Amino acid sequence: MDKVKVVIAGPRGRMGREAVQLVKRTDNYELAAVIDHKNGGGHLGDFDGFSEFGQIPVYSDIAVCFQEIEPNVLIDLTTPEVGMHHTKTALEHGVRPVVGTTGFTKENLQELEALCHDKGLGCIIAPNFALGAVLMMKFSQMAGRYFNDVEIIELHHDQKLDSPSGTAVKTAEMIADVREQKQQGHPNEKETISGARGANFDGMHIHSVRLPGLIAHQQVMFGSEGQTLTIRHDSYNRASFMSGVKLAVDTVVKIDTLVYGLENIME
Ligand SMILES: NC(=O)C1=CN([C@@H]2O[C@H](COP(=O)(O)OP(=O)(O)OC[C@H]3O[C@@H](n4cnc5c(N)ncnc54)[C@H](O)[C@@H]3O)[C@@H](O)[C@H]2O)C=CC1
Ligand SMILES: O=C(O)C1=N[C@H](C(=O)O)C[C@H](O)C1
Repeated sequence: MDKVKVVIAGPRGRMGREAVQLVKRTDNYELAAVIDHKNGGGHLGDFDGFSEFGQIPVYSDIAVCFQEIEPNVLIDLTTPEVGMHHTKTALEHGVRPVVGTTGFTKENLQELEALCHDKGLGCIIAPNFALGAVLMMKFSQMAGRYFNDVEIIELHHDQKLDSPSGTAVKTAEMIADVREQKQQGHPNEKETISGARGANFDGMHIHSVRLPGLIAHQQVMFGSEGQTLTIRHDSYNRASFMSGVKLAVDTVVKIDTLVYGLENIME
């Protein structure tokens, strides 16, 4: 393949804008089109801050986009509901998805895994593209073998739609794979204000903080007799996610199954 022909869904968003720049500066990628539900029929160059992108077409209908453009890869950075529809439509049209959009359910993942299998196509769903965040999840999983008591605190900007974050859910899943199951806290503990103990995942607790000024942060705290261990990652800008997006695009064109989490493709 000469150049990887890429379509980006959500180009005007916080992540989409960064991804557009990533594709532009990567020699063997070509930004073939973008998907934007509000501006179909126009050109990317018409959007505020995108004049350098001139005549790159904007589609509202993703199926029409795939039929006319025939891209290799879709990068989806939209919303949970839309992201699932985009990912399925991509696979149905022979396009390999790289999905940063969070909020996919277990059932969504199972459905997509089956579709990848049927079509013989790769798809990468990455709850977090920041390589440091992936390491934070892996280190947390290592710690989960030795500490049964864990509280996950994820902290994000206040425009985030889903909670807990995709990263927190994936972290909890990875820890649950190795942790001896335990219902944490006092057996008789009572919340005097509902939600005080956060979400309960397999007996672990997840707390979601939303504040202006934050970008994307997570702290995983482990405790046992006389000690605590805290593992923390901070993304201070959205450029922090782009090396992971590039790794996913470079990998997805070579695989024919669904991969959930960058830890599965990081060497
Ligand atoms: N995997 C990762 O490393 C990261 C994932 N995310 C996730 O990526 C997603 C996007 O995040 P942000 O860029 O912060 O959100 P955002 O709200 O800035 O951008 C979302 C974009 O989706 C677009 N959109 C909504 N409906 C659409 C549709 N029907 N068709 C096409 N575009 C549509 C909106 O116009 C908007 O531009 C979220 O799910 C977020 O959780 C965010 C940061 C990192
Ligand atoms: O919405 C965000 O901003 C982020 N979403 C992802 C998540 O839900 O984990 C990744 C990162 O935390 C930023």
